[in-house]
Amino acid sequence: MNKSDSYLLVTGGAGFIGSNFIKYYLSQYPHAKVVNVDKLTYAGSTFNLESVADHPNYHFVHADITDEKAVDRIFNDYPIGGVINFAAESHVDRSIEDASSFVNTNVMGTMVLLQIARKVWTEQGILKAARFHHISTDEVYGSLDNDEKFHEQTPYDPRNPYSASKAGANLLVKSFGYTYGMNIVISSSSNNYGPSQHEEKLIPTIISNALRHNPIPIYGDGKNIREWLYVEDHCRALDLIFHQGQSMESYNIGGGNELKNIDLAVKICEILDNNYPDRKGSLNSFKDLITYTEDRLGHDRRYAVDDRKLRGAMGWQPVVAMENGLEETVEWYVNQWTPTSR
Ligand SMILES: Cc1cn([C@H]2C[C@H](O)[C@@H](COP(=O)(O)OP(=O)(O)O[C@H]3O[C@H](CO)[C@@H](O)[C@H](O)[C@H]3O)O2)c(=O)[nH]c1=O
Repeated sequence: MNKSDSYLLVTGGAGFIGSNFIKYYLSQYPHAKVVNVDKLTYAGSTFNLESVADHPNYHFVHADITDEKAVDRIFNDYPIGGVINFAAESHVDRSIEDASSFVNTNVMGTMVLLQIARKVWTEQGILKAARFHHISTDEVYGSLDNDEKFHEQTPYDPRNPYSASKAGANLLVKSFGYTYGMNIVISSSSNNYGPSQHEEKLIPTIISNALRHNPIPIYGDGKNIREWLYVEDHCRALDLIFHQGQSMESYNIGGGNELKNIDLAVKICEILDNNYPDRKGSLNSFKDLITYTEDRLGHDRRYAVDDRKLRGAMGWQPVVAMENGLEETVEWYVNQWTPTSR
């Protein structure tokens, strides 16, 4: 297969990170060909991809990655030369309510992709050349209660059903590298943020609740720490890892912005207070809406990644300062987000 004729199969491309990646990728490589397979769950929307919908090299397939026939058909219909597997159930709170869809999509779906990619790429004689890039999370490493960071050798210690399903998928992906010599790579990023993220995640929850003048729920004591990464910085890292990452290696990706949840909520409220005073109505400050609520079960205390491997090998570093990224994100929700738009 001529490389320029081949398609990149992006799974879960209608989700937050996947859709940002497709837009980034097509802007960087205007001649690249992309097939996006997405189940369009509550968390995905083709609305996220309006700007590329008519791109001649972009194709959308509405299907579930756990559906073997559908995945097989995609590999038959398109000359797939690489896979980036974003498709996942991703919200920790939902996984605590019910783990089944997490195991199904994140583990079984990954298995279906691996098996079909292996079969087709073996038949085509490109098994070692075709890349399978699996998108993972820093949550697989567990929770930090000191000031250290997770590095790529940190043993997996997932603490909730979501992260357990992601750790399981990572192990399965690696096993296909060891067993069949597949050209796999895994990336594990810290918390992403940016325009068009689903309302269920912390930053959109803060902004959307503030704009509706609803209480802003902060779990527990609000001192849990997350490391924030602007989604476009993540996409640039993924592009590098997909093209330059060593087979069988894992790469951490962090934004370097560690914040306690409560401090993040205050920061966002201050942006709203300063930039959108007309949205305050009778409120003194959006901060008045911050409300401590019952803690998440098994709430991981802190995530932070050591990503020197990626920075050293590929010269990546985040370019969007958190202040700017947050302002842009808030602006997007103020101007473009409507509760019915997804
Ligand atoms: C939704 C919500 C969350 N929280 C807290 C829980 C966490 O400490 C923090 C961030 O919560 P979430 O936005 O749900 O994200 P978190 O659990 O860290 O997981 C995210 O980040 C992970 C990467 O670290 C991804 O793998 C997950 O898919 C993604 O959902 O904010 C609140 O205090 N109030 C809330 O309403």
